[in-house]
Amino acid sequence: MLDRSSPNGPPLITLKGVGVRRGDRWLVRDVGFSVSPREIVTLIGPNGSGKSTTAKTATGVLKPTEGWVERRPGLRIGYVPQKLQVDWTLPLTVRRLMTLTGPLAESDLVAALEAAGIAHMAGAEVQHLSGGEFQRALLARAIARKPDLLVLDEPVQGVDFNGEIALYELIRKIRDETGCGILLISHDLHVVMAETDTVICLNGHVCCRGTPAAVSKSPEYSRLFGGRAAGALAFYNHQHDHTHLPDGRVLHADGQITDRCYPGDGHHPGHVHDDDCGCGEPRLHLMYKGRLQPEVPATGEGAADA
Ligand SMILES: Nc1ncnc2c1ncn2[C@@H]1O[C@H](COP(=O)(O)OP(=O)(O)OP(=O)(O)O)[C@@H](O)[C@H]1O
Repeated sequence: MLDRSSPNGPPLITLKGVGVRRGDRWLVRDVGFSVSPREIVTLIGPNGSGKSTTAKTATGVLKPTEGWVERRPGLRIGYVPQKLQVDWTLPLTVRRLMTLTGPLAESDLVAALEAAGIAHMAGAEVQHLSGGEFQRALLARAIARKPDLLVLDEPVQGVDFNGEIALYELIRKIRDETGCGILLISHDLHVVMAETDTVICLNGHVCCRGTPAAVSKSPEYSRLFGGRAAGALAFYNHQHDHTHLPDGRVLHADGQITDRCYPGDGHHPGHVHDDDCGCGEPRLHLMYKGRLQPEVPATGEGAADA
C-alpha cells in the first residue's frame, strides 16, 4: 500500500520498512510512508520518537539498517535541519548564508529571498535576525535550488505563535506555487493539523497515519498527545478566517490588522463557543456556560491565539 497512486503523480520518495539501529537499540523500526508532489506530510511524535532520524534517512543523510528508501531519479531535495552548525563569532550575511554550500545565480537568490518575504534583508547579519527571520532565511536557502522535495525539521523553532502560523502559511504557499512535496517535522499540533495533507504519528514506529481528521480521532494519537490532542483540529476549523502577515501581525477577514488574534477579539463572528469548539479560551467557555461574568476581560493575557 506504500506505492499508493496520487493525483499528482508517483511519489517523490518512499520509505519501506525502514529501521535505524545504533548499538543494541533501534531508534526507529518498520517506518514506511511516501511523499508525492504537492503533498505535505508531517511527522509528529514526542521527543526522541525518531522524527529527525526518519527525516535524515529520507534525505539520505543516514543509511537505514534495514528496509529501503526509494527516491525518484534526479530528485532535488532542499533540507532545513533541526540544528545548523554556524560559527556565530564570524560575520555572516543572509546573502552569504544562501551560497555557503555552493554558488547560486543572482536571480535565483533574489527570487528565493522574495518568496520567503526577506528580500530586504539580503545584506543583514544572520546573528541579528529574529527567530522568524532566521527560519525564513533557512527556508529561502532550501528553496533557492528549486527542490522537488522540501524537508523541514522543526521549521518554527524560536518563533512566536503568530510567526509560526505565518511560517506554515508560507510553507503551504511555496508548495502551491512550486508544486514541490514537503516532509515536515513538527510539535505544533494545532498548526500541523491545519496545514497538512497526511500526518504520520511516530513513536519509534508508525503509530497511526492518515488525514489530520482521521489521525486526530485515533486512540494512538490521543494516547501519545493526551489533552493537547483534544480540539487540535477544531481549533483551526473554526479560526482559519484570517491571514498572518510576514511581520507577525494579523489581517482579519473584516480588513482590520491587529498584533494578536484570538477567538474573542471581535474579528471572528463565525466562532461559536461550545464544549467542542477547541479554541483554547477557557474563560470564554465559562462565560458561554454562564459560570463567569463578562466583566472578566475576554481579551486579556493568556487568551488563546487563533
Ligand atoms: N547517533 C545516535 N546514536 C544513538 N542514539 C541516537 C543517535 N541519534 C539519535 N539517537 C536517539 O534516537 C532517538 C530518536 O532521536 P530523534 O532525534 O530521531 O528523535 P526526535 O523525535 O526527532 O526527537 P526531538 O523531538 O526531541 O527532536 C533518541 O532517543 C535519540 O537520543
